[in-house]
Amino acid sequence: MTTVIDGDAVAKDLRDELAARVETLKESGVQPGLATVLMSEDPASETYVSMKQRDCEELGIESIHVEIDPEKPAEGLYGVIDDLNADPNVNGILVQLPVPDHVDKREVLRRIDPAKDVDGFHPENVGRLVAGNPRFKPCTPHGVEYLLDDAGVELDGADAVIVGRSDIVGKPMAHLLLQSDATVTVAHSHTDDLAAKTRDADVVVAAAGVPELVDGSMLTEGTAVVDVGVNRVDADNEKGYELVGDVEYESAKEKADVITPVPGGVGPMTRAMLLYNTVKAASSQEDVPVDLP
Ligand SMILES: Nc1nc2c(c(=O)[nH]1)N[C@@H](CN(C=O)c1ccc(C(=O)N[C@@H](CCC(=O)O)C(=O)O)cc1)CN2
Repeated sequence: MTTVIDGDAVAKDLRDELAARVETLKESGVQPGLATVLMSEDPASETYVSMKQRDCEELGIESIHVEIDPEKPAEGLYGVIDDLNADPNVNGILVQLPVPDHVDKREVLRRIDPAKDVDGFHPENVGRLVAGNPRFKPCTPHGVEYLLDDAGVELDGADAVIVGRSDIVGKPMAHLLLQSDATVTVAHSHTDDLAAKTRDADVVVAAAGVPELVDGSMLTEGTAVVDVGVNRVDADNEKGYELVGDVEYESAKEKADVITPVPGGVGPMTRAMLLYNTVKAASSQEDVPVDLP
């Protein structure tokens, strides 16, 4: 019997736990604040940012939102980051990715104060993660780790294959799985015979951004399958699109022991982990300890 992980439910339970920590902070006079910065007209990015703002409101976290015209020079974004770094009401800063091509993404990530870098993408925070001493775990890999743990998936000694080597998911995911004593393979677009690798895996994390790249024929019975992809594909419905993962769900479910759906799998956990990191940032900046789950 395949277990379908309910990411919405796990994320809700985590948000409830975080709400109690926000209360603790407020009782100590600390109002946590998260700044989201959007320099894009990409509809998916707009959706994610507004969901993040709504999540903050529900938890009692102050949400500060800045929108920058994507046609404007990069300096405008750099200036906004400098201002948010200096703002004592802002504990966490998130610049929604991707940024326009004329903006130097590395400069954006480097410019955010590492203590407010709730995405965990600043080079200092990347270094800390790789060294096994993370300040902020990047939200999506952290969400995947949490879901696997919640579902009781044993990582110690497991063969894990990550499909995709992005800075946001694939690379940090590899380090988190290594730190859980899994044997990790990171496959990517140049990998020869991907199916041979995924068929040998106990855990597959699909994060390539390619709709339905991994199907049931590429899996062995009993695999834990985590689908990080959230691809919008054209559909004849009101929205004009539907969300499809990087895993071909129906055939993969036939083989998987546990599997995450899209939507309602990893996506809600990505957002919950942003709240987690924001609570952690506020707690450490204001020196009010809270016990995080
Ligand atoms: N600064 C960042 N930018 C981006 C990140 C990130 O972690 N930090 N990750 C991705 C996308 N992402 C976060 O912004 C994200 C993806 C998916 C979801 C989500 O809730 N998905 C829902 C469906 C939502 C919908 O209806 O479209 C689900 O899967 O159930 C949230 C955040 C890129 N950029």
